[in-house]
Amino acid sequence: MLRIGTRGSKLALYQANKVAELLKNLGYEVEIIIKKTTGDKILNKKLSEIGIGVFTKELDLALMNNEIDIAVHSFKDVPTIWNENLMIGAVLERDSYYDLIIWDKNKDLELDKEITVGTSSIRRRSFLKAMYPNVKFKLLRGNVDTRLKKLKEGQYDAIVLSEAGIIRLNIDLSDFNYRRLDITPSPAQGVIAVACRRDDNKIKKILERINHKKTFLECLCERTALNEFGGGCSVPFGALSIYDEDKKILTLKATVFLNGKLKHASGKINCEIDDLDSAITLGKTIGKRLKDLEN
Ligand SMILES: NCc1[nH]cc(CCC(=O)O)c1CC(=O)O
Repeated sequence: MLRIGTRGSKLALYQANKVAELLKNLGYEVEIIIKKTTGDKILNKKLSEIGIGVFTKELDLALMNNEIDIAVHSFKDVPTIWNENLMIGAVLERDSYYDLIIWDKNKDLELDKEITVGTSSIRRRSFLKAMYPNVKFKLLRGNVDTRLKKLKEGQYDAIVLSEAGIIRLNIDLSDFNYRRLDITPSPAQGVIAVACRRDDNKIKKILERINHKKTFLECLCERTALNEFGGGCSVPFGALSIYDEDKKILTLKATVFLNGKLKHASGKINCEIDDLDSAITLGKTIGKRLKDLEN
């Protein structure tokens, strides 16, 4: 029996069930175990204010105490500097990496005006502010349903959510207007990650069988860039890496908000799909280039 740990939100349960299905298809028996995390308990603060690993901490402990064998996370919620006893054993193929801006069906989106946008993400706030200086921001936390309800009630003129979350929850947006935002996503946005104990060779072998190599390479590159730049979820940092399997080229674009402006750096490297060293090299190069701009 494989014990799968997850948070209890609808999105988290969908993600855990998706991993469970893949494992069941390989012939394993699975059990889902729900844990509440700090990020689920504190809803009146920005994530950047609560701390690092707020969505993983309780599941990390459960893994280390051998209460569960694997933990399923949204990869973008896993800190780059995380826990030396744990590792990401597999990622699933990336869904959409886009952020959506969603607003009232009967209104126009006037981003050049002083409208109020609901988002608590420092990246979304900074990147939008750089493009639309008049926009005001208001705290928005809670699960996806709650956020849409608050928009409907008129607490915000618009809100920002990840398209992956909307797709996974099968949410019908026909009551709203929405479009994709042209901002660099969070590192590993749209990716489901499966964590395990670093010394658990049996589970590691199993997870290798469900790992999506292209997504793993891209996420490693994006997360290395963030780690090199420093700061985690409290810095306005975005990164998007794409591996072209035909041409065998890995590209990376990273963006930071610095002194009121957006700064971009990008690069590419020729490599095989399992060449993790090359992904790290590219991530470090681009992360460092952005960091040097600060000084
Ligand atoms: N921090 C919250 C969070 N973590 C992962 C997702 C959605 C799935 C994903 O984008 O990977 C969300 C919701 C959102 O950003 O709208």
